[in-house]
Amino acid sequence: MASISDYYAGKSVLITGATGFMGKVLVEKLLRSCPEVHALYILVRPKAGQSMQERVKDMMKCKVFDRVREENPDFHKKIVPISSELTQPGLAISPEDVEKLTACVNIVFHCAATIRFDEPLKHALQLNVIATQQLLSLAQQMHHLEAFIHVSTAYANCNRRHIDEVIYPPPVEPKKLIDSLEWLDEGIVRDITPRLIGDRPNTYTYTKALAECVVQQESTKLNIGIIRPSIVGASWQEPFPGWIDNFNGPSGVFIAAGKGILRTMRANNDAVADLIPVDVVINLTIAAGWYTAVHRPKSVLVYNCTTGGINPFHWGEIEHHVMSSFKRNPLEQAFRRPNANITSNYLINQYWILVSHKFPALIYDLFLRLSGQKPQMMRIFNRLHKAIGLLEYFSSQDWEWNSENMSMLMSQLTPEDKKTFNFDVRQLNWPEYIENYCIGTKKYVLNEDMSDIPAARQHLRKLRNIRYTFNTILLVFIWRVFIARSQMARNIWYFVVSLCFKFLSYFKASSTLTN
Ligand SMILES: CCCCCCCCCCCCCCCC(=O)SCCNC(=O)CCNC(=O)[C@H](O)C(C)(C)COP(=O)(O)OP(=O)(O)OC[C@H]1O[C@@H](n2cnc3c(N)ncnc32)[C@H](O)[C@@H]1OP(=O)(O)O
Ligand SMILES: NC(=O)C1=CN([C@@H]2O[C@H](COP(=O)(O)OP(=O)(O)OC[C@H]3O[C@@H](n4cnc5c(N)ncnc54)[C@H](OP(=O)(O)O)[C@@H]3O)[C@@H](O)[C@H]2O)C=CC1
Repeated sequence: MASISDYYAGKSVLITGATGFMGKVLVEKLLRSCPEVHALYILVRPKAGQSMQERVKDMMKCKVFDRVREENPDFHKKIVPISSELTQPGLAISPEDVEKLTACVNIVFHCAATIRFDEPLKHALQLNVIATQQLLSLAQQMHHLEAFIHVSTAYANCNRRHIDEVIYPPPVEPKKLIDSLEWLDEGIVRDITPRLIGDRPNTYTYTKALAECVVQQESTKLNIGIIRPSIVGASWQEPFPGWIDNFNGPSGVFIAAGKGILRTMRANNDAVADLIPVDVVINLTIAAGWYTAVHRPKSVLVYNCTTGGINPFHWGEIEHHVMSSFKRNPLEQAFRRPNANITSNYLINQYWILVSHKFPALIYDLFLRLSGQKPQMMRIFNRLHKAIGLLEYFSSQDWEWNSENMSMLMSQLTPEDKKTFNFDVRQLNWPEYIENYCIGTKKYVLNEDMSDIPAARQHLRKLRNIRYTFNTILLVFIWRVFIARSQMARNIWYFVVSLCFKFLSYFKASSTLTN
């Protein structure tokens, strides 16, 4: 049987969401590991005052393409940008481009979506569901289509505890919802959104579940595969360890903790942190494209692309490794020394928010005001609280995903393909991965220089000295104001101090005995 790269040789591939986090890794991997691929058609919209061409030119300068650029400086010649706005009728693709695509595309990878948790329902529906429907219609017109791969999320059915590799009945018939939301105004839709999404936490997971249903409705006419990644994190091995380019999911949390801003968050120490490296997801996606085209399974194959059932790691362990990694490789200009703790207790979390977030922010803003600058810390904390409030649902619970199709697919690969398109997460060494992830946020998200690490360490030492000085002043203040003035407070103070001494000498004595 043809190897994966042999299969892609001479093929034309259509990719949506190529400018996004996962899309870029997909484009890079196809160009590097399937060098004979004929062309990659990517649907791109103009954005933020930049034309489609300017955006693609910028995208190709991205660091993620450094390796393929080195191996083949002309790699960009295989990328064919097609102007498209997915929220528009007919995806706003020109008739000439439609003709071109229907004549030559062999495989479609649909990655585009809005992944914002606070997206208004109408927009999330437009992009995640209606655009998927339109892309499927376009795919049906393609004369040589061999596979359609839809990227969903492992959390599409997060209202269930155990999730199999099947498409579950949708919360509502997508067509009915699309028809009714069409004539309702934004305000009404906003009001009824919580009722509609029911036991799902946001419009993202809700619309991704509806999209799966739309995909299934077309499954008799097309060869379809669905990839369901869990929490996609920085790359594990390819194109190089630790590549990441955004604040989504845990990355923003890691950065906020590394900068010493985030000190507390609600998460369950013992719950599985189902992170999956982006290169693993992309390798599986490419392999699923090959398998769907070559084997033409009778029904849609769903791949739960997760780590929890195979190589579990927990939020408590993540916290430990993130903190120690940022102490070894500090971020520049940290607000405080990195020291974040997670807790599943609501009240304890609220207490630390008050003491470790709001109080220091208030003092810092006061300092900024007094020195004639604009206060900013409280604003930053409000945004941070909004972001972590949206993530807590996922860090406080456990899910169980069945990932048999992932194992089945692995067993179908040749030994060579198993290495080139590695998605065997049993080999993942978590501490090493988290270390590279944290360094990746520093290098690729914050664009900080690794040569500045000694200065960043020096800055942390300065912050530690400030803390010691502050604590000493606070202690002296408490002593002078509250304790030194009253005989009873002094007695209680001496009692507590002597108790501490007794405990200390007891522990010292017992540890000498056991040694
Ligand atoms: C040590 C501790 C260990 C424990 C650690 C537990 C981690 C527990 C993770 C669970 C993770 C589950 C993940 C589920 C699995 C998926 O499905 S993963 C994909 C899911 N999607 C996301 O993660 C997107 C979530 N983000 C959002 O919905 C929106 O960005 C938010 C959070 C509502 C913020 O919206 P907004 O206030 O309008 O801000 P937005 O325009 O997005 O961004 C404004 C600025 O803030 C930055 N920013 C955005 N998000 C963040 C952030 N989180 N932090 C900092 N800055 C950010 C942006 O880059 C942007 O910068 P500028 O361009 O202005 O310079
Ligand atoms: N990141 C994660 O942790 C996870 C992601 N997923 C899924 O993986 C897929 C990719 O996610 P990810 O790469 O992280 O997301 P990104 O937000 O990084 O990328 C989204 C892509 O969709 C494109 N897009 C959005 N709106 C439009 C539009 N109106 N018209 C044309 N293109 C549009 C974006 O283009 P533009 O650059 O123009 O905005 C971008 O290329 C999604 O389907 C997501 O649901 C699943 C599980 C976890």
